[in-house]
Amino acid sequence: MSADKLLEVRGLRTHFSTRAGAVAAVDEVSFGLERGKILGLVGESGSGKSVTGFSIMRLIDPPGRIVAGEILFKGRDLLRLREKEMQHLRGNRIAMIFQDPMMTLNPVLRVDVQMIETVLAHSNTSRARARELARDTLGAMGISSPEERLMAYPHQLSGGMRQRVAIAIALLHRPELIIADEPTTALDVTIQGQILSEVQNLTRQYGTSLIWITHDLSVVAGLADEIAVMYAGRIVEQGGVDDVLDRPLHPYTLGLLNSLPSSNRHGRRLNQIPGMAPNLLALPAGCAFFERCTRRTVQCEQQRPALDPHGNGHAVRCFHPIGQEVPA
Ligand SMILES: Nc1ncnc2c1ncn2[C@@H]1O[C@H](COP(=O)(O)OP(=O)(O)OP(=O)(O)O)[C@@H](O)[C@H]1O
Repeated sequence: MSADKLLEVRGLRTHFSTRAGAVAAVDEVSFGLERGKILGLVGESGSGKSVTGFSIMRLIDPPGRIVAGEILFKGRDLLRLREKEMQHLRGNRIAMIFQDPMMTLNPVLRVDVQMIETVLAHSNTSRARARELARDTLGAMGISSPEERLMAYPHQLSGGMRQRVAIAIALLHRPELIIADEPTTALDVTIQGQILSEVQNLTRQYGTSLIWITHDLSVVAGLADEIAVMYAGRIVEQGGVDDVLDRPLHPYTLGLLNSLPSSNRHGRRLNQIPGMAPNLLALPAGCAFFERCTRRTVQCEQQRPALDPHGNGHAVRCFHPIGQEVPA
């Protein structure tokens, strides 16, 4: 593992047992993340993004189970830690933010109480200093009149404000890794843009690594350094943001790019990828994207493609990547 890698996920497999059989929600997922870098984890609903995030946090409850892989955080495999050690890491070094800020916020406590208690739980500082830190972090998250917000209860804040506070709480103890599971999806586009740029500034400033989970490629376009595209539990393409967005190799990634809202059509979705993601209980023998792919061949129907390197850290799970001729 290279010295600047904060996180290295190798061969992660997380399954859910259901009455109908075992669902491979995450299958053979591998990626690395350097210190201070932002990874955008992208894919349609049900592709395994959240389960990947929760697996890293080791927050998979039965009927789910991590069945294979390594999650190296600063070289230590999180899957081998005792639950107590993991709890310590979760409280101090790794944080998660959710689509619903109320997963983080306590509805019956004022914002200042929640923030001060968070600081005091993680450092030996005074209450006055903790309050100062809380106010400064709210300010850095673009919250005007932070003093007033500190005195509010969560229900007195707007949705965007609640999410800013929840993110500020995650940043308070300066974790080394934040996993953000669609925290801006429910917000309107303007607020989403503001929050993205504040989070980007703060993580750069603090040197925090960030995994940003989203179904929306346009969100990660301006935010991430690296992108991993998931489909049916697997990474189908990964690489630097410019490589993946400017030179997509997987037909699915190209489909996602083509379905982004066009600015001159007032946000109407164009060229949606036809068809639906496959049932994880009945995956085809070959490529999981086979049914929906315009470049499919008999090989794709019969064999599962591996994630092949294409130089510069760009990799694709496809027999006939974009740019190469499809055999007749
Ligand atoms: N508790 C569960 N029981 C059974 N299957 C589950 C459970 N949780 C997740 N799964 C399976 O894992 C798959 C991936 O779920 P996941 O939440 O990671 O998708 P996602 O890409 O984050 O989608 P979304 O954007 O909708 O959250 C689901 O399609 C489902 O089949």
